Amino acid sequence: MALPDSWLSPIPTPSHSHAATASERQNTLTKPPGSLGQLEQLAITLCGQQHTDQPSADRVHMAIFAGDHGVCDEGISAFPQAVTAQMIGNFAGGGAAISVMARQLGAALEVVNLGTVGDVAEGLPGVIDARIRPGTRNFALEPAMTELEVAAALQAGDAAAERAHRAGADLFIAGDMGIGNTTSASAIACQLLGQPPESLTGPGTGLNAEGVRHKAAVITKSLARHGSDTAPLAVLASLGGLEIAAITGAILGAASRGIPVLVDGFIVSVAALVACKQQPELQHWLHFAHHSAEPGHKAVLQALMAQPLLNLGMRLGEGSGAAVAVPLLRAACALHNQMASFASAGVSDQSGD
Ligand SMILES: O=C(O)c1ccc[n+]([C@@H]2O[C@H](COP(=O)([O-])O)[C@@H](O)[C@H]2O)c1
Ligand SMILES: Cc1cc2nc[nH]c2cc1C
Repeated sequence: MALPDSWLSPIPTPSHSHAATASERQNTLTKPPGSLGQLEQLAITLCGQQHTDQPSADRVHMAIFAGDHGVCDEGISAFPQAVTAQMIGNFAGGGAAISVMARQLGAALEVVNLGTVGDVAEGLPGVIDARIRPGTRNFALEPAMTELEVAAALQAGDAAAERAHRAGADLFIAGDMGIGNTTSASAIACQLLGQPPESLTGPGTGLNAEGVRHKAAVITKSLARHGSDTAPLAVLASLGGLEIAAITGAILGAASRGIPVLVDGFIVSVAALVACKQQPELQHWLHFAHHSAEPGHKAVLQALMAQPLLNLGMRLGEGSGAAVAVPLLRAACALHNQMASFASAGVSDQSGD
């Protein structure tokens, strides 16, 4: 299985001229310059990314990537692995948090099944069968995936970005579902940021303090087995998850097709970190929705120089934090597109005219 083009081909840069025009427009609108704070830069950045003077976050494409984790054998999650497959059913049935939010936003929602331990019924609506294996191997004992399996997961992510492109999406959101994936994401973050597991390991779905200590010890053991290689493909193969690799491929695929990405919480941010390590230009395509309650997220956000829009104590995954931030992007676009200028409204500007 070959790597997707977006893994090696340069990521395009957003349009400087559209961003410059948008920046000038922001200063003509009937408000003190800068008074809409981050919403101003949001609209300016979207104009550059979308090559337009009229940015939009109307057409949102959400893809939830699901997969199981062999490292669950080490007792690192508060929930059983069976939940991953069961939640795929819940996404399809419309009862998950992200299902509700997708309906509320009028967003397209698809679920990409990379492989679970539990059975998933055939032909569920909106579920794409991209099964590679029934969960990763236990990376405390052996590499989680082969590089061929990583390539297949990256391709599955890229395929979701291609569907978003074909659907004319203004914005791409990746979500994750995988019991045990905070252990994988924490291990990857430790490896890439050179930080100790004690500082990046947290409760995930709800471990107590003793559980978090045990989880950090499992990560320490796994990192020792992995060694010092920080190459993105090697890190994904050694410590990754099927869904984390797929999200990495999806984010790169969206940016390479000119679609801005709204990054969700801890898991998706770690996938973004891997993707930025492979393609540093990717950073110009990322918006960060929220600061997850998972403690490791802070260091990952800092490494990505991210300024997340929200901090609501959320730690669900599924793309839910990104979904909650979509109305902010829509507000930024509406303000940019519809506000009157000082001249058109006859309001005195700073020069006193
Ligand atoms: O993305 C986050 O910020 C986040 C933080 C904590 C937990 N999660 C979700 O919880 C699951 C992983 O938790 P755990 O404890 O099983 O590793 C997985 O399905 C994630 O979507 C997600
Ligand atoms: C119920 C449940 C829903 C989730 N959604 C994302 N991660 C999850 C973990 C659990 C346990």
